[in-house]
Amino acid sequence: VRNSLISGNETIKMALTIAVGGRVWRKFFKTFPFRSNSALKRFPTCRANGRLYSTSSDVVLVRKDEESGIATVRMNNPPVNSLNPTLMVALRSCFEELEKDKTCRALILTSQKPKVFSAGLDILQLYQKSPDHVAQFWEKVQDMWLALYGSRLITMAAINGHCPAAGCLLGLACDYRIMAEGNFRIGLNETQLDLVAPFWLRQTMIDVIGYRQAEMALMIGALYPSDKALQLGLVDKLAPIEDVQTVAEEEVKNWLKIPDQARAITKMASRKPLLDELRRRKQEDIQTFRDETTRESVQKSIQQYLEKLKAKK
Ligand SMILES: CCCCCCCC/C=C\C/C=C/C(=O)SCCNC(=O)CCNC(=O)[C@H](O)C(C)(C)COP(=O)(O)OP(=O)(O)OC[C@H]1O[C@@H](n2cnc3c(N)ncnc32)[C@H](O)[C@@H]1OP(=O)(O)O
Repeated sequence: VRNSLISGNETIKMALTIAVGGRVWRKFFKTFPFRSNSALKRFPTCRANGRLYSTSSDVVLVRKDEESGIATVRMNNPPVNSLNPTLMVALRSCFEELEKDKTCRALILTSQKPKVFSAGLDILQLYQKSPDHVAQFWEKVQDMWLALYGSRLITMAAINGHCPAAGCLLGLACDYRIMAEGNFRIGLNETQLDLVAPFWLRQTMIDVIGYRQAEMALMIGALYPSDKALQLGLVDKLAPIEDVQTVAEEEVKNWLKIPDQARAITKMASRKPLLDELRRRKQEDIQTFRDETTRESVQKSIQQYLEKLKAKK
């Protein structure tokens, strides 16, 4: 499924979409439904209205520049932006609100706390929890990813620090990645926790850095320093940590010169097969995650990993 390009029918739909002029975006969204409106109602909203705006829980801070249409989304879940349910729901809600905002053209995803972009999934949420808890947790990961990976917006990750595992998942879901120079690491280190990255995450890694490098990186759970990540194509540009945001804004401004419609349709043409595949296999993916994560041997590995993290101090 993944390797096939968009189908004939979809190509015709897209061509028609382009041809109908004024109604083009309505048709476009019909062809590529990015989100479910009913789902929107269930989550805290975060309106991006030109001033610093925070969600009800303050774990996501959004500032949108009305003139340029660029929104900066800052993860603010100290100490390490671990992705717990609150942060993931707020991120998803934020991505969906920006998606709906017709004046928004781009989003920059970054961390409020320099030196750590995100430490990935909150490991405590995977340890000694009920199968139902783990299943609900994983659905939040999927929904957050679907909203970001399937976004019509220009999405740019301003990776201002460490970016392991699901931090890297967020980065990979964006269109472009700028990372801080220096001793910061990025990668999908799941195997080190005895976890297996799901098919959709593996596929995005393959799409970004190519099959051989992705296969190797995933098997050994590699975390790369930023210069090596640049060399592999895992990130697109490096900048001194204090300049990551500015460089991201400059890069977005270049991208804004491309007409939104053609750029977004092109993006969806390449991403739709994977988005559709996850939507189709969502329940199966949740069950696999639940069953694997709650397995005794995996629980033991997670416990050891947590002990290692604590012992670091
Ligand atoms: C067959 C199919 C099976 C399907 C299974 C699917 C599996 C899922 C696959 C993929 C999805 C992604 C998974 C993940 O994301 S798992 C999380 C992986 N994350 C990591 O390995 C990173 C761990 N953290 C670090 O390495 C460091 O914290 C750091 C480099 C990010 C930052 O270092 P530093 O600034 O020195 O901070 P500390 O290490 O001191 O941490 C501060 C504090 O925070 C706690 N902590 C760190 N990371 C996490 C985390 N991910 N979750 C929860 N808590 C975390 C740390 O323990 C410290 O706590 P304290 O001692 O109480 O202060």
